[in-house]
Amino acid sequence: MTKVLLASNNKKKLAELQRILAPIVPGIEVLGLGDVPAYEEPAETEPTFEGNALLKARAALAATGLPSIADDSGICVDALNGMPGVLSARWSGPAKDNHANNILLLGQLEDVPDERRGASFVAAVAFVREGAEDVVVRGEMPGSVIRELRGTGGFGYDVLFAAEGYDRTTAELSIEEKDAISHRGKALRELAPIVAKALEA
Ligand SMILES: O=P(O)(O)OP(=O)(O)OP(=O)(O)OC[C@H]1O[C@@H](n2cnc3c(O)ncnc32)[C@H](O)[C@@H]1O
Ligand SMILES: [Mg+2]
Repeated sequence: MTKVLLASNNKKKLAELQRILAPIVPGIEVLGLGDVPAYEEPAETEPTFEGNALLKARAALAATGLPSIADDSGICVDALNGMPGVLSARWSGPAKDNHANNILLLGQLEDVPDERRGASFVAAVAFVREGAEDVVVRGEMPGSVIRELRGTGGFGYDVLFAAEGYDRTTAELSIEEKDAISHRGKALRELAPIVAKALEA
């Protein structure tokens, strides 16, 4: 088994990364930040998901020497010109309060009619290790922002987002349903063969 560090401080995101990746990369032993000595997390200062994912993955590699994977993700709302985007976690302020973020976003979109409530979840996932080029992939899940908060699954903005073709929010899907269509699922399924190959070498 080869150890790979999943460098996220978000427990629910980490659980998704782990449950999607572990079954599709043979021989991988997935570690979380709780399994390695603590190190200072980098500030997410880049303007793109890719940039921030690389920043977090490189910090993990530098601190631990382990092959490392990091995810930077968020919701991009058409009517807000792509925001909250990379600011999704802190949309209502530095406290990273999910419920406050959701209430703020719903309020901002109150006067936006149904036909203009399009949005996408986006995830960039970076994989870095010593002696090889950094890799970063992106997955997207198109859909729309509904007008209320619904569901108890998932995390973050899942309670107000319905994926294209679904009446239920992504917080009302089973984990299998969410992983099959999610931004994170798509990115990780693209990354998996690259990680598998790196672990063989
Ligand atoms: O940076 P790490 O430590 O990984 O954890 P984080 O929660 O700060 O993660 P991000 O910086 O990538 O911020 C992403 C935010 O976007 C939202 N988000 C991302 N993926 C999501 C998903 O699948 N469902 C709902 N919200 C999501 C959620 O609010 C996250 O806090
Ligand atoms: Mg973050």
